Amino acid sequence: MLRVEGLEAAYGDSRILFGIDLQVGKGEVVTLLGRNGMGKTTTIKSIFGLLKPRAGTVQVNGEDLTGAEPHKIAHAGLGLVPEGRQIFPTLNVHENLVATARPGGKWTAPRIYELFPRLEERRRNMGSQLSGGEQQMLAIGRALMTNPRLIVLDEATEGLAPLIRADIWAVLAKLKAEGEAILVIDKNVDALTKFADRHVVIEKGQVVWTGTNTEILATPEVKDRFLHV
Ligand SMILES: Nc1ncnc2c1ncn2[C@@H]1O[C@H](COP(=O)(O)OP(=O)(O)OP(=O)(O)O)[C@@H](O)[C@H]1O
Repeated sequence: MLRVEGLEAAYGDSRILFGIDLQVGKGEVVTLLGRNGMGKTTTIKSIFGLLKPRAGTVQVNGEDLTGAEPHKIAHAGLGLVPEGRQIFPTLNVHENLVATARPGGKWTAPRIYELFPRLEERRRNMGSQLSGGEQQMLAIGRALMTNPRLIVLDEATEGLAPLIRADIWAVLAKLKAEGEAILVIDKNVDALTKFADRHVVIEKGQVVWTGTNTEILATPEVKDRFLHV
């Protein structure tokens, strides 16, 4: 589904990624973990064509899309829930959902409302009138409406209250049960080990640990060494 190999990226002279390898298979939930500033968002930007990689390859379903324009990446089936949500403030909930929708798959507005009943209650509210949690639900709904092969979430629960975070993780677990492939960037590793299949830990732009969920649970030093602040 997604295969990233040897990805290198920089902002001007400042090199950030030094050869990231990462794969997500069909129906798999993979996490990208690491402390602040280690290059998680830069990895996502490089995958989505928002930052041109300096080296390495990004393949989606066997097609080489390294450095391709963001719309081509979306068309190939990658759906992004960006950091900061970036929903349209002057469109209402329903308009936000359909604005970038790509019909033809299983995700339709009624199915999104089934997943997030709160959004249905708020369907005529403007994006700017939503709480942080509602905006996050809308950002996930909007990405699903493109009927992606793989959904990528960058810090989806950042800044949310614990109960809302738990709601978002419950939805991710539900999506996994439905067979969706998910790449999730989040700092709450304990919550992710409840439903993830594999984990990739990065430090200073390099993969320093990778393993299955069973392996990370059996190796508490991974958390102590690479994830605790
Ligand atoms: N636009 C930019 N220009 C220059 N440097 C940047 C830019 N964006 C990020 N950086 C730097 O790149 C490094 C990696 O940042 P990145 O956002 O990828 O980290 P992250 O692992 O996602 O962290 P966080 O959890 O804080 O979002 C940091 O040192 C950051 O300061």
